[in-house]
Amino acid sequence: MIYPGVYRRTPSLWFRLHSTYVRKMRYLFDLKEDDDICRQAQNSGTFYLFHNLSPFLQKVGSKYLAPQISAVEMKSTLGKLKHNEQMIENSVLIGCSDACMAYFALDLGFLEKSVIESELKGSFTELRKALFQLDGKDRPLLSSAQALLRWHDTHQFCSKTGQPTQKNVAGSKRVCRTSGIIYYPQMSPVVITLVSNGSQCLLARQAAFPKGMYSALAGFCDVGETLEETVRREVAEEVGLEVESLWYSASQHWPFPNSSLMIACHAIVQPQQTKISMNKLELEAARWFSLEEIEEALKRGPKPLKQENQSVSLCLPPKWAIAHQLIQEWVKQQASKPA
Ligand SMILES: NC(=O)C1=CN([C@@H]2O[C@H](COP(=O)(O)OP(=O)(O)OC[C@H]3O[C@@H](n4cnc5c(N)ncnc54)[C@H](OP(=O)(O)O)[C@@H]3O)[C@@H](O)[C@H]2O)C=CC1
Ligand SMILES: [Mg+2]
Repeated sequence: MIYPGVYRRTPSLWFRLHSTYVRKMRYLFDLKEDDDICRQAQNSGTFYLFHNLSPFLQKVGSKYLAPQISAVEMKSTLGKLKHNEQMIENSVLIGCSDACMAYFALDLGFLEKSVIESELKGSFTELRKALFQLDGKDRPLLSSAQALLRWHDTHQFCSKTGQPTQKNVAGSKRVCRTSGIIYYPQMSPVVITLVSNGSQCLLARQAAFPKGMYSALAGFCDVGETLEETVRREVAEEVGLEVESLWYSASQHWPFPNSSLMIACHAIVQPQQTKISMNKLELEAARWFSLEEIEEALKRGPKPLKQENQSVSLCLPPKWAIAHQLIQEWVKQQASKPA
Protein backbone atom coordinates (compact mmCIF):
# COMPACT_ATOMS: atom_id res chain seq x y z
CA MET A 1 0.00 0.00 0.00
CA ILE A 2 1.18 3.57 -0.72
CA TYR A 3 1.05 5.85 2.32
CA PRO A 4 0.22 9.52 1.78
CA GLY A 5 2.72 12.34 2.62
CA VAL A 6 3.33 12.59 6.38
CA TYR A 7 2.47 8.95 7.04
CA ARG A 8 5.20 7.57 4.78
CA ARG A 9 7.67 7.38 7.70
CA THR A 10 4.98 6.42 10.23
CA PRO A 11 2.64 3.94 8.51
CA SER A 12 1.55 2.53 11.91
CA LEU A 13 0.02 5.93 12.72
CA TRP A 14 -1.95 5.79 9.46
CA PHE A 15 -3.25 2.35 10.46
CA ARG A 16 -4.20 3.51 13.95
CA LEU A 17 -6.05 6.57 12.66
CA HIS A 18 -8.17 4.94 9.97
CA SER A 19 -10.56 2.00 9.77
CA THR A 20 -10.05 -0.70 7.13
CA TYR A 21 -12.89 0.78 5.10
CA VAL A 22 -11.47 4.32 5.14
CA ARG A 23 -7.97 3.00 4.23
CA LYS A 24 -9.45 1.11 1.27
CA MET A 25 -11.41 4.11 0.01
CA ARG A 26 -8.40 6.41 0.33
CA TYR A 27 -6.23 3.89 -1.50
CA LEU A 28 -8.74 3.54 -4.35
CA PHE A 29 -8.94 7.34 -4.56
CA ASP A 30 -5.10 7.50 -4.92
CA LEU A 31 -5.17 4.82 -7.62
CA LYS A 32 -7.74 6.77 -9.63
CA GLU A 33 -5.97 10.10 -9.24
CA ASP A 34 -2.32 9.08 -9.67
CA ASP A 35 -1.24 7.12 -12.77
CA ASP A 36 2.16 6.21 -11.29
CA ILE A 37 0.67 4.69 -8.14
CA CYS A 38 -1.84 2.80 -10.28
CA ARG A 39 0.90 1.49 -12.61
CA GLN A 40 2.77 0.13 -9.54
CA ALA A 41 -0.48 -1.49 -8.34
CA GLN A 42 -0.88 -3.23 -11.71
CA ASN A 43 2.41 -5.03 -10.98
CA SER A 44 1.26 -6.36 -7.60
CA GLY A 45 -2.53 -6.60 -8.02
CA THR A 46 -4.77 -9.33 -9.41
CA PHE A 47 -6.77 -9.54 -12.63
CA TYR A 48 -10.28 -10.71 -13.48
CA LEU A 49 -10.30 -11.71 -17.15
CA PHE A 50 -12.90 -11.09 -19.84
CA HIS A 51 -13.12 -11.94 -23.54
CA ASN A 52 -15.35 -9.59 -25.54
CA LEU A 53 -17.09 -8.73 -22.23
CA SER A 54 -17.66 -12.36 -21.13
CA PRO A 55 -16.00 -13.11 -17.76
CA PHE A 56 -13.55 -16.01 -17.30
CA LEU A 57 -14.83 -18.73 -14.93
CA GLN A 58 -13.28 -21.91 -13.56
CA LYS A 59 -15.19 -24.90 -12.20
CA VAL A 60 -13.90 -26.10 -8.83
CA GLY A 61 -15.79 -29.20 -7.69
CA SER A 62 -19.45 -28.38 -8.24
CA LYS A 63 -18.92 -24.61 -7.92
CA TYR A 64 -17.95 -21.92 -10.40
CA LEU A 65 -15.64 -19.09 -9.46
CA ALA A 66 -14.09 -16.09 -11.16
CA PRO A 67 -10.36 -16.58 -10.54
CA GLN A 68 -8.08 -13.67 -9.68
CA ILE A 69 -4.95 -14.02 -11.80
CA SER A 70 -1.76 -12.56 -10.28
CA ALA A 71 0.24 -9.94 -12.18
CA VAL A 72 3.13 -12.41 -12.52
CA GLU A 73 0.88 -15.13 -13.99
CA MET A 74 -0.80 -12.56 -16.24
CA LYS A 75 2.52 -11.38 -17.68
CA SER A 76 3.76 -14.93 -18.15
CA THR A 77 0.51 -15.90 -19.94
CA LEU A 78 0.76 -12.86 -22.25
CA GLY A 79 4.41 -13.78 -22.94
CA LYS A 80 3.50 -17.41 -23.78
CA LEU A 81 0.82 -16.14 -26.17
CA LYS A 82 3.40 -13.84 -27.81
CA HIS A 83 1.90 -10.62 -26.53
CA ASN A 84 3.68 -7.75 -24.84
CA GLU A 85 3.18 -7.65 -21.07
CA GLN A 86 2.40 -3.92 -21.44
CA MET A 87 -1.08 -5.08 -22.51
CA ILE A 88 -1.97 -5.17 -18.78
CA GLU A 89 -2.14 -1.36 -19.01
CA ASN A 90 -5.42 -1.86 -20.90
CA SER A 91 -6.95 -3.09 -17.65
CA VAL A 92 -9.37 -1.08 -15.50
CA LEU A 93 -9.44 -0.77 -11.72
CA ILE A 94 -12.48 -2.43 -10.12
CA GLY A 95 -11.69 -2.54 -6.39
CA CYS A 96 -9.21 -3.69 -3.77
CA SER A 97 -8.93 -6.15 -0.88
CA ASP A 98 -8.99 -5.19 2.83
CA ALA A 99 -5.19 -5.36 2.68
CA CYS A 100 -5.23 -2.85 -0.20
CA MET A 101 -4.31 -5.20 -3.02
CA ALA A 102 -5.81 -3.74 -6.18
CA TYR A 103 -8.21 -5.70 -8.41
CA PHE A 104 -8.26 -5.04 -12.15
CA ALA A 105 -10.34 -6.31 -15.06
CA LEU A 106 -8.72 -6.98 -18.42
CA ASP A 107 -10.46 -7.83 -21.69
CA LEU A 108 -8.40 -10.28 -23.75
CA GLY A 109 -10.65 -9.94 -26.82
CA PHE A 110 -7.48 -9.39 -28.91
CA LEU A 111 -6.44 -13.05 -28.28
CA GLU A 112 -7.92 -16.33 -29.54
CA LYS A 113 -10.52 -17.34 -26.92
CA SER A 114 -9.90 -21.10 -27.04
CA VAL A 115 -6.13 -20.64 -26.60
CA ILE A 116 -6.55 -18.72 -23.33
CA GLU A 117 -9.25 -21.13 -22.13
CA SER A 118 -6.95 -24.12 -22.53
CA GLU A 119 -3.92 -22.24 -21.13
CA LEU A 120 -5.80 -21.10 -17.96
CA LYS A 121 -8.21 -24.07 -17.70
CA GLY A 122 -11.59 -22.40 -17.63
CA SER A 123 -14.10 -20.80 -19.93
CA PHE A 124 -15.40 -17.36 -20.87
CA THR A 125 -19.11 -17.32 -20.04
CA GLU A 126 -21.77 -14.81 -21.07
CA LEU A 127 -22.32 -12.50 -18.06
CA ARG A 128 -26.03 -13.25 -17.49
CA LYS A 129 -25.27 -16.99 -17.34
CA ALA A 130 -22.21 -16.35 -15.16
CA LEU A 131 -24.31 -14.43 -12.61
CA PHE A 132 -26.52 -17.52 -12.18
CA GLN A 133 -23.48 -19.79 -11.72
CA LEU A 134 -21.44 -17.66 -9.31
CA ASP A 135 -21.58 -17.12 -5.56
CA GLY A 136 -22.56 -13.74 -4.10
CA LYS A 137 -19.33 -11.80 -3.71
CA ASP A 138 -18.11 -11.95 -7.31
CA ARG A 139 -21.43 -10.86 -8.88
CA PRO A 140 -21.27 -7.08 -8.23
CA LEU A 141 -17.56 -7.01 -9.04
CA LEU A 142 -18.00 -8.73 -12.42
CA SER A 143 -21.10 -6.64 -13.24
CA SER A 144 -19.33 -3.33 -12.67
CA ALA A 145 -16.17 -4.63 -14.38
CA GLN A 146 -18.15 -5.50 -17.51
CA ALA A 147 -19.93 -2.13 -17.48
CA LEU A 148 -16.61 -0.27 -17.20
CA LEU A 149 -14.92 -2.34 -19.93
CA ARG A 150 -17.92 -1.78 -22.22
CA TRP A 151 -17.86 1.96 -21.57
CA HIS A 152 -14.16 2.18 -22.55
CA ASP A 153 -14.76 0.09 -25.64
CA THR A 154 -17.51 2.43 -26.85
CA HIS A 155 -15.89 5.77 -25.89
CA GLN A 156 -12.63 5.61 -27.81
CA PHE A 157 -13.23 8.95 -29.58
CA CYS A 158 -14.12 12.48 -28.50
CA SER A 159 -17.69 13.31 -29.59
CA LYS A 160 -16.68 16.97 -30.18
CA THR A 161 -13.38 16.64 -32.09
CA GLY A 162 -13.53 13.06 -33.37
CA GLN A 163 -9.97 12.57 -32.03
CA PRO A 164 -9.00 9.44 -30.02
CA THR A 165 -9.48 9.68 -26.23
CA GLN A 166 -6.91 8.27 -23.76
CA LYS A 167 -7.82 6.45 -20.58
CA ASN A 168 -6.06 7.21 -17.31
CA VAL A 169 -4.27 4.13 -15.92
CA ALA A 170 -7.12 3.21 -13.52
CA GLY A 171 -9.74 3.63 -16.25
CA SER A 172 -11.86 6.00 -14.16
CA LYS A 173 -11.95 8.53 -17.02
CA ARG A 174 -10.88 9.25 -20.63
CA VAL A 175 -9.44 12.50 -21.91
CA CYS A 176 -9.37 14.13 -25.36
CA ARG A 177 -5.96 15.78 -25.61
CA THR A 178 -7.18 18.15 -28.37
CA SER A 179 -10.27 19.60 -26.67
CA GLY A 180 -9.31 18.84 -23.06
CA ILE A 181 -12.75 17.27 -22.52
CA ILE A 182 -12.78 14.66 -19.77
CA TYR A 183 -15.27 11.79 -20.15
CA TYR A 184 -16.42 9.84 -17.09
CA PRO A 185 -18.11 6.41 -17.17
CA GLN A 186 -21.87 6.79 -17.48
CA MET A 187 -24.79 5.10 -15.77
CA SER A 188 -28.47 5.59 -16.60
CA PRO A 189 -30.79 6.00 -13.61
CA VAL A 190 -33.72 3.57 -13.76
CA VAL A 191 -36.58 3.31 -11.26
CA ILE A 192 -38.07 -0.06 -10.46
CA THR A 193 -41.35 0.03 -8.58
CA LEU A 194 -43.38 -2.63 -6.85
CA VAL A 195 -46.94 -1.34 -6.97
CA SER A 196 -49.39 -2.57 -4.34
CA ASN A 197 -53.11 -1.97 -3.79
CA GLY A 198 -52.82 -2.90 -0.13
CA SER A 199 -53.45 -6.64 -0.51
CA GLN A 200 -52.08 -7.57 -3.97
CA CYS A 201 -48.97 -6.56 -5.89
CA LEU A 202 -48.70 -5.69 -9.56
CA LEU A 203 -46.17 -7.51 -11.73
CA ALA A 204 -45.66 -7.31 -15.48
CA ARG A 205 -43.74 -9.03 -18.23
CA GLN A 206 -42.11 -7.97 -21.49
CA ALA A 207 -42.16 -10.30 -24.51
CA ALA A 208 -38.38 -10.77 -24.18
CA PHE A 209 -38.57 -12.13 -20.58
CA PRO A 210 -38.05 -15.87 -20.02
CA LYS A 211 -41.32 -17.87 -20.12
CA GLY A 212 -43.46 -17.38 -17.01
CA MET A 213 -41.33 -14.58 -15.56
CA TYR A 214 -43.00 -11.45 -14.19
CA SER A 215 -41.18 -8.54 -12.56
CA ALA A 216 -41.79 -5.12 -11.01
CA LEU A 217 -42.34 -2.13 -13.34
CA ALA A 218 -39.09 -0.50 -14.51
CA GLY A 219 -38.28 2.58 -16.55
CA PHE A 220 -35.47 4.98 -17.38
CA CYS A 221 -35.50 8.45 -15.80
CA ASP A 222 -36.05 11.29 -18.27
CA VAL A 223 -33.72 14.29 -18.13
CA GLY A 224 -34.89 16.76 -15.48
CA GLU A 225 -37.16 14.32 -13.64
CA THR A 226 -37.04 13.58 -9.93
CA LEU A 227 -37.15 9.98 -8.80
CA GLU A 228 -40.73 10.44 -7.60
CA GLU A 229 -41.80 11.89 -10.95
CA THR A 230 -40.28 8.94 -12.83
CA VAL A 231 -42.11 6.44 -10.60
CA ARG A 232 -45.44 8.22 -11.15
CA ARG A 233 -44.89 8.61 -14.93
CA GLU A 234 -43.75 5.01 -15.51
CA VAL A 235 -46.68 3.54 -13.55
CA ALA A 236 -49.12 5.77 -15.49
CA GLU A 237 -47.42 5.02 -18.86
CA GLU A 238 -47.15 1.26 -18.45
CA VAL A 239 -50.31 0.26 -16.56
CA GLY A 240 -52.49 3.41 -16.51
CA LEU A 241 -52.61 3.78 -12.71
CA GLU A 242 -52.02 6.75 -10.40
CA VAL A 243 -49.57 6.35 -7.54
CA GLU A 244 -50.87 7.63 -4.21
CA SER A 245 -47.70 7.25 -2.13
CA LEU A 246 -44.23 5.83 -2.62
CA TRP A 247 -41.06 5.18 -0.68
CA TYR A 248 -37.47 4.29 -1.49
CA SER A 249 -36.14 0.83 -0.66
CA ALA A 250 -32.62 0.25 -2.04
CA SER A 251 -30.48 0.51 -5.16
CA GLN A 252 -28.36 -1.76 -7.34
CA HIS A 253 -25.96 -1.40 -10.24
CA TRP A 254 -27.34 -3.33 -13.23
CA PRO A 255 -25.11 -4.10 -16.23
CA PHE A 256 -27.87 -5.00 -18.76
CA PRO A 257 -28.14 -3.85 -21.55
CA ASN A 258 -25.78 -1.00 -20.53
CA SER A 259 -24.86 0.37 -17.17
CA SER A 260 -27.90 1.39 -15.08
CA LEU A 261 -28.39 2.45 -11.49
CA MET A 262 -31.60 0.66 -10.46
CA ILE A 263 -33.44 2.67 -7.79
CA ALA A 264 -36.01 0.45 -6.13
CA CYS A 265 -39.25 1.84 -4.65
CA HIS A 266 -42.54 0.61 -3.26
CA ALA A 267 -45.71 2.40 -4.34
CA ILE A 268 -49.36 2.28 -3.31
CA VAL A 269 -52.31 3.01 -5.59
CA GLN A 270 -55.75 3.92 -4.35
CA PRO A 271 -57.77 0.76 -3.57
CA GLN A 272 -60.76 2.03 -5.58
CA GLN A 273 -58.65 2.74 -8.72
CA THR A 274 -56.88 -0.51 -9.54
CA LYS A 275 -58.09 -1.39 -13.05
CA ILE A 276 -55.02 -2.00 -15.20
CA SER A 277 -54.85 -0.39 -18.63
CA MET A 278 -51.71 -1.98 -20.07
CA ASN A 279 -49.44 -0.23 -22.59
CA LYS A 280 -49.07 -2.92 -25.28
CA LEU A 281 -46.03 -1.23 -26.82
CA GLU A 282 -44.08 -1.75 -23.58
CA LEU A 283 -45.56 -4.86 -21.99
CA GLU A 284 -46.90 -8.27 -22.95
CA ALA A 285 -48.89 -8.81 -19.74
CA ALA A 286 -49.54 -7.10 -16.41
CA ARG A 287 -51.74 -8.23 -13.53
CA TRP A 288 -52.35 -8.22 -9.80
CA PHE A 289 -50.97 -11.15 -7.79
CA SER A 290 -52.16 -12.32 -4.38
CA LEU A 291 -49.81 -12.96 -1.47
CA GLU A 292 -50.39 -16.73 -1.82
CA GLU A 293 -49.41 -16.71 -5.52
CA ILE A 294 -46.21 -14.79 -4.73
CA GLU A 295 -45.30 -17.02 -1.78
CA GLU A 296 -45.76 -20.14 -3.91
CA ALA A 297 -43.59 -18.68 -6.70
CA LEU A 298 -40.87 -17.78 -4.19
CA LYS A 299 -40.93 -21.36 -2.88
CA ARG A 300 -40.73 -22.85 -6.41
CA GLY A 301 -37.60 -20.83 -7.28
CA PRO A 302 -36.55 -19.20 -10.55
CA LYS A 303 -37.47 -22.02 -12.98
CA PRO A 304 -41.06 -22.11 -14.33
CA LEU A 305 -43.09 -25.33 -14.19
CA LYS A 306 -45.36 -26.53 -17.04
CA GLN A 307 -48.94 -26.64 -15.79
CA GLU A 308 -51.73 -29.01 -16.84
CA ASN A 309 -53.27 -26.49 -19.28
CA GLN A 310 -49.85 -26.15 -21.04
CA SER A 311 -49.28 -22.66 -19.55
CA VAL A 312 -46.23 -22.12 -17.32
CA SER A 313 -46.29 -21.21 -13.64
CA LEU A 314 -45.32 -17.76 -12.36
CA CYS A 315 -41.59 -17.34 -11.80
CA LEU A 316 -39.87 -14.33 -10.26
CA PRO A 317 -36.55 -12.59 -10.98
CA PRO A 318 -33.42 -14.25 -9.51
CA LYS A 319 -32.34 -13.53 -5.92
CA TRP A 320 -29.54 -11.22 -7.00
CA ALA A 321 -31.91 -8.88 -8.93
CA ILE A 322 -33.29 -5.98 -6.91
CA ALA A 323 -36.80 -6.80 -8.19
CA HIS A 324 -36.58 -9.99 -6.12
CA GLN A 325 -35.65 -7.99 -3.02
CA LEU A 326 -38.67 -5.67 -3.54
CA ILE A 327 -40.98 -8.68 -3.81
CA GLN A 328 -39.52 -10.25 -0.63
CA GLU A 329 -40.01 -6.96 1.21
CA TRP A 330 -43.62 -6.75 0.07
CA VAL A 331 -44.26 -10.29 1.38
CA LYS A 332 -42.79 -9.26 4.78
CA GLN A 333 -44.93 -6.09 4.83
CA GLN A 334 -48.05 -8.21 4.24
CA ALA A 335 -47.11 -10.64 6.99
CA SER A 336 -46.56 -7.83 9.49
CA LYS A 337 -49.96 -6.21 8.78
CA PRO A 338 -52.57 -6.61 11.52
CA ALA A 339 -55.05 -9.38 10.61
N1 LIG B 1 -32.34 -5.52 -11.59
C1 LIG B 1 -33.63 -5.79 -11.72
O1 LIG B 1 -34.25 -6.36 -10.82
C2 LIG B 1 -34.37 -5.38 -12.97
C3 LIG B 1 -33.76 -4.62 -13.94
N2 LIG B 1 -34.45 -4.16 -15.03
C4 LIG B 1 -33.75 -3.29 -15.98
O2 LIG B 1 -34.40 -2.03 -16.02
C5 LIG B 1 -34.12 -1.40 -17.24
C6 LIG B 1 -35.27 -0.56 -17.69
O3 LIG B 1 -36.45 -1.31 -17.83
P1 LIG B 1 -37.41 -1.14 -19.09
O4 LIG B 1 -38.76 -1.57 -18.63
O5 LIG B 1 -36.82 -1.84 -20.27
O6 LIG B 1 -37.36 0.45 -19.31
P2 LIG B 1 -38.43 1.44 -20.01
O7 LIG B 1 -39.79 1.09 -19.51
O8 LIG B 1 -37.92 2.82 -19.80
O9 LIG B 1 -38.42 1.05 -21.53
C7 LIG B 1 -37.23 0.78 -22.24
C8 LIG B 1 -37.16 1.67 -23.43
O10 LIG B 1 -36.88 2.99 -23.02
C9 LIG B 1 -36.07 3.65 -23.99
N3 LIG B 1 -34.95 4.29 -23.26
C10 LIG B 1 -35.02 5.52 -22.71
N4 LIG B 1 -33.86 5.87 -22.13
C11 LIG B 1 -33.02 4.83 -22.29
C12 LIG B 1 -31.67 4.58 -21.90
N5 LIG B 1 -30.94 5.47 -21.20
N6 LIG B 1 -31.12 3.38 -22.22
C13 LIG B 1 -31.85 2.46 -22.91
N7 LIG B 1 -33.13 2.64 -23.29
C14 LIG B 1 -33.73 3.82 -23.00
C15 LIG B 1 -35.70 2.59 -25.00
O11 LIG B 1 -36.60 2.74 -26.08
P3 LIG B 1 -36.12 2.74 -27.60
O12 LIG B 1 -35.26 1.53 -27.78
O13 LIG B 1 -37.42 2.71 -28.36
O14 LIG B 1 -35.36 4.01 -27.77
C16 LIG B 1 -36.00 1.29 -24.31
O15 LIG B 1 -36.43 0.24 -25.17
C17 LIG B 1 -33.73 -2.53 -18.22
O16 LIG B 1 -32.39 -2.28 -18.58
C18 LIG B 1 -33.83 -3.81 -17.41
O17 LIG B 1 -32.75 -4.68 -17.68
C19 LIG B 1 -35.78 -4.44 -15.21
C20 LIG B 1 -36.44 -5.23 -14.29
C21 LIG B 1 -35.78 -5.83 -13.14
MG1 LIG C 1 -40.54 -0.53 -18.49
